[in-house]
Amino acid sequence: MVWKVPLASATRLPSPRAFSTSTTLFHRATGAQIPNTSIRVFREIPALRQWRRKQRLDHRSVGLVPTMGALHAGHLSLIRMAAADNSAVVVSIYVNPTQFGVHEDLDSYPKTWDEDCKMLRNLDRELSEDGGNLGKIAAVFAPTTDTIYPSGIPSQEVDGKGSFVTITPVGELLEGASRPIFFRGVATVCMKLFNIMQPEKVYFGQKDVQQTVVIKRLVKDFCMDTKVVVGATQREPDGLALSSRNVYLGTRRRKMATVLLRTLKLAEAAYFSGCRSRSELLGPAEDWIHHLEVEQRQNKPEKRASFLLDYISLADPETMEEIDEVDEKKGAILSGAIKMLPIEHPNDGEDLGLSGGLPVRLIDNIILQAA
Ligand SMILES: Nc1ncnc2c1ncn2[C@@H]1O[C@H](COP(=O)(O)OP(=O)(O)OP(=O)(O)O)[C@@H](O)[C@H]1O
Ligand SMILES: CC(C)(CO)[C@@H](O)C(=O)[O-]
Ligand code: BAL
Repeated sequence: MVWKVPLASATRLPSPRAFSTSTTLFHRATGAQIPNTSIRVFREIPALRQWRRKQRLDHRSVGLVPTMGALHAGHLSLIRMAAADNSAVVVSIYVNPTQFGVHEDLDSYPKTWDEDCKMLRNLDRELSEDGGNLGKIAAVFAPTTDTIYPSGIPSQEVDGKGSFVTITPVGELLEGASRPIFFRGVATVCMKLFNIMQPEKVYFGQKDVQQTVVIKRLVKDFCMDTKVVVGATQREPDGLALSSRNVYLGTRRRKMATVLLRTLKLAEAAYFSGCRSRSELLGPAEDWIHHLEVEQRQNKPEKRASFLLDYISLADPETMEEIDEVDEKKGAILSGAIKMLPIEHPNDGEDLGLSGGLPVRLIDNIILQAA
């Protein structure tokens, strides 16, 4: 994609100054919290562990929702699920440098701390008023990079050294093939977050389906005492999956961005009509998206929103390995990724998206349910 970032700039979290701004107050006795809420803000492990111990002593369950901030309704739906199930919800906000390749968008990744605090405050009010919940938002964990990587940030190079968790082969496929250090970074930071928080349950979104498979494998293979819960993908009215990176799109590419879901839906429709083989399911869908890809390329520069198809996959739901035939007892995962290319010929005053229209990688998926 874009993106060459010096490691020194990799701390993506609210600076200590943020703790004296209007959205986070620091109280000597109780630590920081989001104003007009009881939501604590932890930046360091000892205070968080102390708080966690108290929850255990009080027999209060903890649900963790890991995020990279720039919150949207997809994140909020996971927090709602966590509040329904747990006495206390912790939302982590940390833009984890080790899951970004050296040319990826770490530096420009949207950071909206003040807005995130407002969203959490409003959601917490809603949760308090809704009697159906077991708990509400108890804390935000917004660590510094020194806290998460006490021996320094490990390398972002594929063959770099460091204390890593790797989950292979699933972490090497699909998203892992296009972003070779991505799942190593995700598994490593999630292992740390789970160790720090020791949550009874952790919540992840279906939008990042391969990530959910990697996390389930992490928990299983490292005998971690937590349950992985997956929440449905939240979408815009036209079907585009909500994603923090959608702010990069701008108006013209935003209209084209639904092409991926429309392609997956063609394959899903074939499944509903009785097709089970890879060629029947993916063939027409791939032809359609390739046709659109070429059509955009041939369109006038002032009109086109070009994209490149990375992959369309039909995979086993437990391993993410490609399959030739859907086993109805297991179901399958249809997934895909496209790269929206920069607008080559912006029109006067055109909204190009955050950071002037960087290339944007979009992913999406549909589960073909087991019969
Ligand atoms: N549309 C969505 N619906 C449900 N969950 C989502 C959605 N988007 C993200 N999530 C989940 O929220 C959690 C945190 O994701 P993250 O902070 O990376 O947001 P994101 O929108 O996925 O960002 P990005 O644009 O970087 O992919 C992940 O478990 C992710 O799957
Ligand atoms: C799980 C996660 C918070 C790890 O950094 C991130 O990959 C995300 O937001 O999906
Ligand atoms: N939502 C997954 C995090 C990432 O793409 O970096």
